[in-house]
Amino acid sequence: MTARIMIVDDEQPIRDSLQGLFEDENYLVVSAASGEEAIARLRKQSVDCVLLDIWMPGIDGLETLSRIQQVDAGLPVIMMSGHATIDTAVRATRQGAFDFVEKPLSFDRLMILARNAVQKRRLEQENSDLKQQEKEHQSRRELIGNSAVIKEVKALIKRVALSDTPVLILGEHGTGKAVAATLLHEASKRKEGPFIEVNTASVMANRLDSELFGHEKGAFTGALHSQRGRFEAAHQGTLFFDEVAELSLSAQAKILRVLQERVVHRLGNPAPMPANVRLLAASSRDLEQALKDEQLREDFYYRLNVVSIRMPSLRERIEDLPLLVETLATEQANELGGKPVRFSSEVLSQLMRYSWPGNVRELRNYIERCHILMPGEEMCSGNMLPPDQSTAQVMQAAAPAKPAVTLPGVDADSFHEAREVFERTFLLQSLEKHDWNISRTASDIGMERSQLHRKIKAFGLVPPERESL
Ligand SMILES: Nc1ncnc2c1ncn2[C@@H]1O[C@H](COP(=O)(O)OP(=O)(O)OP(=O)(O)O)[C@@H](O)[C@H]1O
Repeated sequence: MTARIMIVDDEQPIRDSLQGLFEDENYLVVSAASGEEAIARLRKQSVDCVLLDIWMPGIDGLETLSRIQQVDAGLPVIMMSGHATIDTAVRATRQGAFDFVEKPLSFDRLMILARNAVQKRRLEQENSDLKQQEKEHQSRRELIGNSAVIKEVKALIKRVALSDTPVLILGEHGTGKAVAATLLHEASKRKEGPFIEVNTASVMANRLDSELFGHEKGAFTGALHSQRGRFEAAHQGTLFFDEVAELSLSAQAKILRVLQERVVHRLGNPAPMPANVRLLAASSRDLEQALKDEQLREDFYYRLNVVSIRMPSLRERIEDLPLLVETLATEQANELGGKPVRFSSEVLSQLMRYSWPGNVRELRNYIERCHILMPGEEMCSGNMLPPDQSTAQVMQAAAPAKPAVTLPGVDADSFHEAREVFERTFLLQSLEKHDWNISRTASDIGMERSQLHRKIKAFGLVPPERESL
């Protein structure tokens, strides 16, 4: 991944020479002439490391450091100090700066420090991604349900898991396609090998080749290290393409070739690397239509579609809802703390009448909202939270005599949007209440620190600029 570095120095000649130097080493460089400018930029774009001058007009390096830590707590900052500010540089490292370099700068030392800082940042990010993935995998251990349709799916998974053929998993969003892919891998002969997932919709098109096939150091601007791609990572295991119809036609052709040859070529290296993978693919789109629209290559489609599994919508197996509700409520309680919400039989009947367009994911989100708002309580028809937030508004409007409950998100168009607005506002309020102290906020709202960090990142929450800072 391209490494981005920010250079903060009020002296233009220093900024320019550092910029040239880092660009020669394949970094992408962002520069700022003051602490204020640096903070403003960091609120808009993320970088992997900051080089920060100590002595600057306006807010000085130390002050800038503490503001940077509020915007992005884990961002490594290397302080640049003159002789007169060496004490301050030492103080800065106590305050959490990654390290410091003295001026006149030794470029070799600077390069080594920057490389280490970027590496540390990457490792921390990978670590938190892995934890997140592990959590997702935990939630993918089983397909909950005893309905005839879901039993058929489970039986089909068992039958096809042992063969090495590709499997195409189809179904609406949130029906458990990724769960099915995980189960296929775990029941396969490759279960001791890796399970690697590629969400094609979230990988930027210009990065896809490097993501899939890997690259060598210097293969393109920003390629600081050699990196293996997902095919290599999945060698002897399973490679799962989520939203496979989003792949470009050229990517489809390249993938077909890898499947046939069982080797990949990293960008910038003609040597073949082994890539013996079993391919699983999922899509929520109508693939026959994608074929007709020429967004899918026929040969690719037929290669994928050796066996297909169709995940039923929650509407088609609504009798599974009570079991899902109970299991998910217990999961939420285990994850967020507190006792599970209990649901009366009238509430369960009402929930079974709702259409659940977002399927089990929507149900999971609903249960999470219930857990946040009514932990450990029993929900009955009198205090029931509606599954669709827009219904909540209608209910409030129709019942003016009741105490006004103002949930944020009243302008949202969908349940998902409303939930996001609600969560965002709730977290912002709680963070503000605790002056952005993550530990105190997390303990106050009963959330794990790591989960709060993830939510802050996911929502792009940043502390407001404070006059006194
Ligand atoms: N039958 C099920 N049993 C248990 N959990 C399920 C089931 N179906 C879905 N889920 C849960 O719902 C959420 C969404 O599931 P998953 O990501 O597998 O859906 P998907 O069909 O791949 O969605 P998308 O098309 O949006 O990628 C996950 O949290 C998953 O654990």
